[in-house]
Amino acid sequence: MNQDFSLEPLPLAGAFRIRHKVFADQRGMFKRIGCHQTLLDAGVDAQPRQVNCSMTPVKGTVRGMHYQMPPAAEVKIVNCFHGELFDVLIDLRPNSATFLQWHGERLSADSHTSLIVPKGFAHGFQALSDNVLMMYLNSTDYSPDLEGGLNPLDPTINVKWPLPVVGLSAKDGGREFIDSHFDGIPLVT
Ligand SMILES: Cc1cn([C@H]2C[C@H](O)[C@@H](COP(=O)(O)OP(=O)(O)O[C@H]3O[C@H](C)C(=O)[C@H](O)[C@H]3O)O2)c(=O)[nH]c1=O
Repeated sequence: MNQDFSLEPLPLAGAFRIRHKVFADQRGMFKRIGCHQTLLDAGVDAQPRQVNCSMTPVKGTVRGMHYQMPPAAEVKIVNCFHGELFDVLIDLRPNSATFLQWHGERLSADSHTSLIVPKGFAHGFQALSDNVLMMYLNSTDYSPDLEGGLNPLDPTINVKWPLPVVGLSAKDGGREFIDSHFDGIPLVT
């Protein structure tokens, strides 16, 4: 078991929390952000094709809930490097026992935890402080033509955001709520 970069399963199968061991000394701290072999050993096939970051200056802002359709469905590994956020993943795998269920947890610069969001999930977060810096690794290239999303306020999903939601983009806030015909993200191997 790699103690420098260890994975803990989340309640939604295939999703994990990563715990990063912190090496602190008088100069500050060091920690490993990625470890391909540890991911492979846990069955997570995710080599970063693209690395993104976002800065969200206003507390309460929500970005999400985003996903890409096959063949651009992606694994995301999300890190918070400044401030604190509430990170949310929604299971959109049609045959999953937890279809349309969500999991959320706090990430911060000091939690030294990050999350693995598998293919077939929507992802988003709420800034719980000002100036939240999010960095994430994507396993596929950005494919806007294959991008999908859910409205963060969708009552069917009913995410319990810790703060009143502010600052939605037109794209995110304009998403129609899903109905009984919504069939998630078809996963092709
Ligand atoms: C993701 C992405 C976006 N863009 C462009 C598209 C827009 O003009 C602009 C902002 O994109 P977006 O509104 O999707 O950014 P966020 O709302 O922060 O969404 C991101 O953060 C949430 C939490 C996610 O999980 C998504 O993966 C990611 O899209 O950057 C690119 O040019 N390349 C990219 O890879």
